[in-house]
Amino acid sequence: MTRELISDLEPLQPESVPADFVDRENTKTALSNLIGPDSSRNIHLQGPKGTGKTHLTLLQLNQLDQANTCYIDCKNSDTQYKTLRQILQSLTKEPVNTGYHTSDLQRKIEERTGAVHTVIVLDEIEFLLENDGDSLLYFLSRMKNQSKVNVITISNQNLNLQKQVEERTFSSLQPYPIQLEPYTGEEVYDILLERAQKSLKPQTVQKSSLTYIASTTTNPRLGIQWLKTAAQQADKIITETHVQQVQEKAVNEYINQILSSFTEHHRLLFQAIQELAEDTDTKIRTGAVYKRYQELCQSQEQESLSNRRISDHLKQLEHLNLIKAEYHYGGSKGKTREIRLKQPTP
Ligand SMILES: Nc1ncnc2c1ncn2[C@@H]1O[C@H](COP(=O)(O)OP(=O)(O)OP(=O)(O)O)[C@@H](O)[C@H]1O
Repeated sequence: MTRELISDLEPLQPESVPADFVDRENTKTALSNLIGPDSSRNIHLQGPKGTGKTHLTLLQLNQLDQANTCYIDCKNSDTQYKTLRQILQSLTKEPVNTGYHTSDLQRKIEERTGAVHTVIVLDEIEFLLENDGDSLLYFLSRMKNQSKVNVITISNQNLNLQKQVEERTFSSLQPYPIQLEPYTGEEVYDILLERAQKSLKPQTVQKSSLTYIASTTTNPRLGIQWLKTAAQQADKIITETHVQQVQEKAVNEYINQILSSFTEHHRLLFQAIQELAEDTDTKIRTGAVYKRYQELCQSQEQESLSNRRISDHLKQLEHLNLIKAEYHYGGSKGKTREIRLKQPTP
């Protein structure tokens, strides 16, 4: 692996929030009007993967002077209790031990949100809503100092928040909806060009290579990863052929990065689905997935998880947009699920 082409790796890292966003002016304006001490609006931000939901929100938080900000990634904080602890930790900037009762955490958060405006972001809210996220949202939307709080929920395209939470929660949360559309090829190109200019040495990337990436994926997160993989592999200049040659590697690295905050069992389960998908064009039955997953566990001398846990893991892979599941109700086996691998492109 060479990094001779890269002058600054940072703009190619997935967590790097750009100072300047390409386009998205309307969203930026909406967020800056709705978030901050002059507003108590809650917001629900929704859109396909990579449309800038997280980074646009973080950019807005960075611009707030006098506010407490709590950013929670619900992939890791997927219960009310874990999230309340995270929120309190952000507010106090001190570790919060696990000895507290839920109501203690709620009371302490209410006390802390009285003096200074507070913005609470719940990213990838679908993970929390698999558990007791509804109770958390209900609490946050009814806090004593609600007029000094913005709650921002972020979800992928497939979630219907209104249907996922109880009526009373939705009506007290009343989130202002912001929908982000997928980027066009030109927009992805502009985003990639900006990253290339900031991270690569001059004259090390051909325009046609960026065009190829931008015409293959509408997801800049994958596009940026692809550019990084190509830059790490190329010797002198990144050409279109080069980009084509590293496509599979870049997609794998993108998937590994998505799965990096999950367990070995998520990875084995996903591997099982990938292997089964190689053998068939049709949908895969859950029974076959369990079987292949158990074989993989055995080959790695790992104890496999129960079907119940694996079912939860499958739901999480679905939320990550790595697989698509179709549910069938009724029949002799009750509810059954059929799975397809989702292509990360476009
Ligand atoms: N308009 C833009 N200008 C510059 N960079 C962008 C823009 N939109 C997205 N990006 C970059 O694309 C990547 C994906 O953005 P982000 O994580 O904010 O998307 P997301 O919608 O939250 O995706 P996910 O659902 O996968 O979490 C990040 O590296 C981000 O900096």
